[in-house]
Amino acid sequence: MVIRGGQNPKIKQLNQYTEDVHNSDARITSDYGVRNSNTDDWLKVVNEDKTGPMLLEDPFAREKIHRFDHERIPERVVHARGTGAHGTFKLFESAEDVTYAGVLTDTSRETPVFVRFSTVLGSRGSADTVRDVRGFATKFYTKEGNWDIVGNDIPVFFIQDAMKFPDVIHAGKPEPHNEVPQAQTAHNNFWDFQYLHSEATHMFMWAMSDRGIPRSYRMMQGFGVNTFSLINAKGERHFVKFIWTPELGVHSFVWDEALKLAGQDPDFHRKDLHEAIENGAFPKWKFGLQVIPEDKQDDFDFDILDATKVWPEELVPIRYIGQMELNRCVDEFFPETEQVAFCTSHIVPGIGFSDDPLLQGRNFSYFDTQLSRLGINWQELPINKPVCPVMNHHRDGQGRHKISKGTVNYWPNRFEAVAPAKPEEGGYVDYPAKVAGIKARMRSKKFQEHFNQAQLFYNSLSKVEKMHVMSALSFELDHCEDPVVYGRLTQRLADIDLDLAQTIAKQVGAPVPQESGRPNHGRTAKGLSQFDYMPETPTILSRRVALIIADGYDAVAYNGVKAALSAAGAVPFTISVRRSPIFAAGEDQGTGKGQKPDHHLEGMRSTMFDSIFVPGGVDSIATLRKNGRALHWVREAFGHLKAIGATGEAVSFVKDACALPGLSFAETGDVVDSYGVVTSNESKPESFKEAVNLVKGAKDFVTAYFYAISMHKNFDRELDGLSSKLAF
Ligand code: HEM
Repeated sequence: MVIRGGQNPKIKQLNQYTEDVHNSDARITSDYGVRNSNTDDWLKVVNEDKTGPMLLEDPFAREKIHRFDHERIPERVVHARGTGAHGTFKLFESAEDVTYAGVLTDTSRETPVFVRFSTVLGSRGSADTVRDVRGFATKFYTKEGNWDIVGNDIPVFFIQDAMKFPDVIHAGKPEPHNEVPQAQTAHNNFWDFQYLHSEATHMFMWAMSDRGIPRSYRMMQGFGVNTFSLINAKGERHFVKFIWTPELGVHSFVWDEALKLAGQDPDFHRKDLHEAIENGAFPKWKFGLQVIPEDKQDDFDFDILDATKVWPEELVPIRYIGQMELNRCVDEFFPETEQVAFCTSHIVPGIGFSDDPLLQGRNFSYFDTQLSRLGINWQELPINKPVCPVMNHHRDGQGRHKISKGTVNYWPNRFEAVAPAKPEEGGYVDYPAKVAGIKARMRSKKFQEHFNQAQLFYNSLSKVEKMHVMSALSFELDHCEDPVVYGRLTQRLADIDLDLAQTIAKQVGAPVPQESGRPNHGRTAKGLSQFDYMPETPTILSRRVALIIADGYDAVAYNGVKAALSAAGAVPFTISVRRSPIFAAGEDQGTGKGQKPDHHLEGMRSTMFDSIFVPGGVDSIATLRKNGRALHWVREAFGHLKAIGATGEAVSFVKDACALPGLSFAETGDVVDSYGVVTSNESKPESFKEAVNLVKGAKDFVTAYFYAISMHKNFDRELDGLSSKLAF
């Protein structure tokens, strides 16, 4: 197992609480430390012939049952389903012009972090791959205290005012009368809410885009969403948004893949994060700031405190200043991932809040909810404990760990014990912001414009992304039975784009809008389409590739591609008709060792892999041709737009499996890449050299095939209508 970060101060601190159950000659004891000789039989009145009553006096039995009875704590009221990992954050550029926060200015530091990714609506046991917003919450254990960025993978939010949060969540969660559906937005109440709150329009367009179904937590952006502020040493204030951008690019599933995975492998994202870290493919994100000086805060046609708006990059460029790497899995899920608790109100000197009305409510809500989930001393739990000293006059409460020695627990005291920190000692200084106004329950003017950026987002998507938004809306509204709900919502879509509204209305059987609520302004912005975030260098790092073989497979092609995949950092899996050894062409089944597959074709599905490769071999292909599941693997991978590689006899197998006009296949030794189906008839050791740089149009099979994998999906199949012709 790869474990990095031995010098990481947070890991060192956690190690004090960690016991290794495997490397220990310890014996079972009760929780009060007495060695226990029998954990299986309750003390009872019994003899060889007759069983009498159990005795309540048995402290071991009672303790075991009590502990079990109280194992569960309330799941998070939102974002209940998630997974987490440890890592480090490092700056490559100081942001001292805008802040004096050590974590954002000291380029020599490595700050420990813990990140928890999540879905929003589903309960703790729900599936990972559902369509939903993803949480991206980061706890920085800085030298000046914990700083939490509690963000999402979508840069805007459904509502502007925190008081609306219970409503939006109630509407999205399972409906109250029957607790259905689980972890889905595809139901009447969700879409009823969306229509009745026009401020939600921008965000629901993001949620219906590919951002709602990420391929991996490692392949999505993170956004602090709310507007915070930064204060520099000169005492100047800037408003700021925080952004994470993944090194591997931003990639998503196609919907059919996500739907199937929710049943086939509901833990897909959890396992994906774990697998990458264990394999040493540590996920990385660049950390960026968008800053607006205080005196420019009114210069925009949107309010910079409105969380339903992005700050378009053309107006406020992103400045990337640091990098985060996740490099260590948790040792135990409950005390780390389940008990980690984030608060937007956790900021450090040099960072401040803003008057963003969503943020201010969040600052109240998170601390409050931790009280019911974990109790008042939740910040003493190892995962939440800061790595810097914590000292104050707070006392007592359930689960208190710390013992404060001394005779006073208040300030001021006659000993001047534990005094407030002066600014020069690092004491937090509030920015003296001017505040004036009248008390009222209302929203200022700019908060009332709700459609400009929904249009901006939709216009900025590529053609294929727009197609996906249309399919997503068609799916979701098809699940709404109430004509009022889907009728109104299609009407709302006309406020974004008439063509979009008309297409959806026809599809879902709603009255077709004849006029747009307001004409589409036609503007676009960069950084909204996820195609703007392909990795800087094409890579197949951490991609899961299935190599499908049967007895008589071509060992040259199989071994060559497998070795090249591993060399490029991908994760090859051998899949066959059975999990006992498979023999290559020419290998003696009596004396040969064979190749033990990782899985058989029925145990896994193509959905769990990024690509499939089928090597040739007369007998192997003859077997696969007769196997409907093998054919389904190929067709499904094609339908899900994944790169497919085939050599030798496998070329015609793939050709027949897809049986689509418009696809071309290798007939000679040439390498043919047709819609990401990469084929070659040649199988000599030199045909399978490792790929060095992944470039388009490469002449050798491995480079051409790996380049196709690195593109993540072949969207031309969809644009040219090939994938929709195939049953899979
Ligand atoms: C900008 C909008 C918001 C974002 C980006 C956001 C993000 C998140 C994330 C990532 C989590 C999961 C934290 C974890 O992994 O443990 C979370 C949990 C939660 N959020 Fe939000 N949220 C937003 C708005 C709100 C609002 C407006 C409220 C309430 C007024 C709220 C209340 C909560 C609560 C109560 C939890 C559960 C926390 C826990 O039990 O640990 N959120 N949110």
